[in-house]
Amino acid sequence: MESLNLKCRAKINLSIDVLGKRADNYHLVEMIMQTIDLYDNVNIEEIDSGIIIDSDNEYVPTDSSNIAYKAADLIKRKFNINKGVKISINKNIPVAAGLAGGSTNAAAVLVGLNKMWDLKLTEDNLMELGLQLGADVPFCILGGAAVAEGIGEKLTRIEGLESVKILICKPDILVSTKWVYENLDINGLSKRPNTKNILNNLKENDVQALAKNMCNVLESVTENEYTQIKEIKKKMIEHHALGSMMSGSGPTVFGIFDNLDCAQKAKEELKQLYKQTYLVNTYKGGIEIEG
Ligand SMILES: C[C@@](CO)(OP(=O)(O)O)[C@H](O)COP(=O)(O)OP(=O)(O)OC[C@H]1O[C@@H](n2ccc(N)nc2=O)[C@H](O)[C@@H]1O
Ligand SMILES: Nc1ncnc2c1ncn2[C@@H]1O[C@H](COP(=O)(O)OP(=O)(O)O)[C@@H](O)[C@H]1O
Repeated sequence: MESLNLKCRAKINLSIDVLGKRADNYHLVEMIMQTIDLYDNVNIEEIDSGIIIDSDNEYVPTDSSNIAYKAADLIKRKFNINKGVKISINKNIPVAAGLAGGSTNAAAVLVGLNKMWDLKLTEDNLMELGLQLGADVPFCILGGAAVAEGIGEKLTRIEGLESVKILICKPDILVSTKWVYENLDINGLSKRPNTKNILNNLKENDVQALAKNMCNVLESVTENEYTQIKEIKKKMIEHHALGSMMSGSGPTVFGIFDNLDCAQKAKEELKQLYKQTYLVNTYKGGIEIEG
């Protein structure tokens, strides 16, 4: 096999709680993750040697700091593979956005190379390897919806939102995940999610209650630094979003809508201010290998 095309999707967090800190400074979390139908196309082509990264987005590094490069390097070293790969990333997912864009590219490379080089790795094997690259990579391999514990790697699959309309809006600022976690005051949190309640809302398919109960403890850190977050949330609510919140460490804000007209009007207005605005659905699967 010489070439593979994969679709890898973004995620949003329906809740994020931070419970503590590990000795290595990674934070212990309790999160609800949901895949959305906003995807990058990743093409993997076998070449004689080395790893080449190519992307159509100026913010995506093309050297060994690209997490897709690291994924290929990990596989090549672990399985002593002499062949090389050229990885082309066609980016639709906003970069440094809180949408796991890099993590999902890395997940695609692991899944793709497992198939291309017939490595016979199970989903669990792939998720273990993924964790060596980043805390969000295992979820990107699993896809759909899950509760994430530990540093994000202990995953329990759940029934997520079924084809619910999500408006995504990414203001033109770059936010570092590391900076957000470093600036979080774990003992001074004013509001925390009730994860059990939100999971019940999902079980009962009560999207309205879920949208009201959503809470992300990282929001305050990013919101205090950048006024755009509050402004976007306000606009989404004015346009009758059931709820609106920042995803991950931000700065992307998403809104949950039950009315397509309202969602489209909100999109039109926000798109005039923020180019990276997308109306998508929630998605049930993980990495998709195209035929
Ligand atoms: C906040 C979340 C929520 O899903 O997503 P994003 O905003 O990145 O999308 C994740 O916890 C981010 O996961 P991910 O982006 O994969 O993190 P990594 O690359 O492993 O780590 C980036 C930095 O974030 C910090 N970090 C990450 C995860 C975690 N549980 N605790 C941490 O303190 C670490 O300081 C690390 O240096
Ligand atoms: N394949 C990739 N796609 C996007 N960003 C990447 C990639 N590889 C490395 N990066 C770097 O990772 C940083 C975080 O990007 P990203 O994964 O999109 O953020 P987030 O995890 O917040 O969604 C970016 O600033 C970028 O420099």
